[in-house]
Amino acid sequence: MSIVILTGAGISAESGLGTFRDKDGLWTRYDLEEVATPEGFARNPQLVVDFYNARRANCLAARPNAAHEALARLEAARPGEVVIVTQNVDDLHQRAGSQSVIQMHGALRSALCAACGHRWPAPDVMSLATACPSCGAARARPDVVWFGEIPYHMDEIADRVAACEIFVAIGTSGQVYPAAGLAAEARRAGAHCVELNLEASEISRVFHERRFGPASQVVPAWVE
Ligand SMILES: CC(C)NC(=O)[C@H](Cc1c[nH]c2ccccc12)NC(=O)[C@H](CCCC/N=C(/NCCC(=O)O)S[C@H]1O[C@H](COP(=O)(O)OP(=O)(O)OC[C@H]2O[C@@H](n3cnc4c(N)ncnc43)[C@H](O)[C@@H]2O)[C@@H](O)[C@H]1O)NC(=O)OCc1ccccc1
Repeated sequence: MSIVILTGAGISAESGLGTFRDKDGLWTRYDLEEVATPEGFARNPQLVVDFYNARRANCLAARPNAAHEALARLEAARPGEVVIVTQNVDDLHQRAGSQSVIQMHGALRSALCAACGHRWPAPDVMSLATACPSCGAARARPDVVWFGEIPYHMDEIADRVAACEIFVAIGTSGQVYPAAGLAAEARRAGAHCVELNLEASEISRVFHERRFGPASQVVPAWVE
């Protein structure tokens, strides 16, 4: 039985990490074009570095919740059958004990050299002077996928989605592509599709089954 679990910001909401589009979401406080696009970084790199330093500090202070822990238990109970494909740049899945995690939009705790492409563990506080340990260039950027950039690991994700028997989406509004298109791809491939979310999302019609409520409650209940 192969299970693909797509997660979004909603699974980390109860760990204190704000979502993007909810009433007090990040995109109500920051301009997405300024802080999450390559153009924004070119225009004002300090603003972007500060934005991700603040999110990294929140992430470091946060702890996995019952939803993250339930998914780690599911993977342990079904070795090799479960993969988490997350849009989240936090590391709460890994800290909960999940091994098979694909971060399709990157990771807050990783730095990327815009000059040579080298990746290394991000310092807790990145600065524009942070030098690449490989080429020495001071062209470090957060290792996250910005709007207009191609998400990471798309080939592996497409293979896993095409082969899965169960596809579950947790805590995502289904508004950002290509992530939001994965459920329909899984359904086309014959998977049983389940949505676990606080409320209906943009892609709810795609699912065979929907359970609404806080992730910390509906995810453990679905796993048990
Ligand atoms: C805004 C949107 C319309 N724009 C896009 O989708 C764009 C453009 C686009 C491409 N294709 C399209 C097709 C149609 C329209 C537009 C496009 N996409 C791109 O630019 C992508 C790149 C997108 C990635 C951008 N980077 C992020 N993050 C990293 C940085 C960072 O984090 O700062 S996106 C970022 O926002 C997205 C937020 O969505 P969610 O996680 O769902 O969060 P949201 O707040 O929206 O919703 C939270 C949900 O949780 C629920 N909830 C809340 N609390 C709880 C709770 N307690 N329990 C349970 N659920 C809860 C809520 O009810 C809600 O439903 C996540 O993906 C997150 O990673 N790149 C690309 O397309 O490249 C080309 C390409 C692609 C493929 C192959 C070849 C070429």
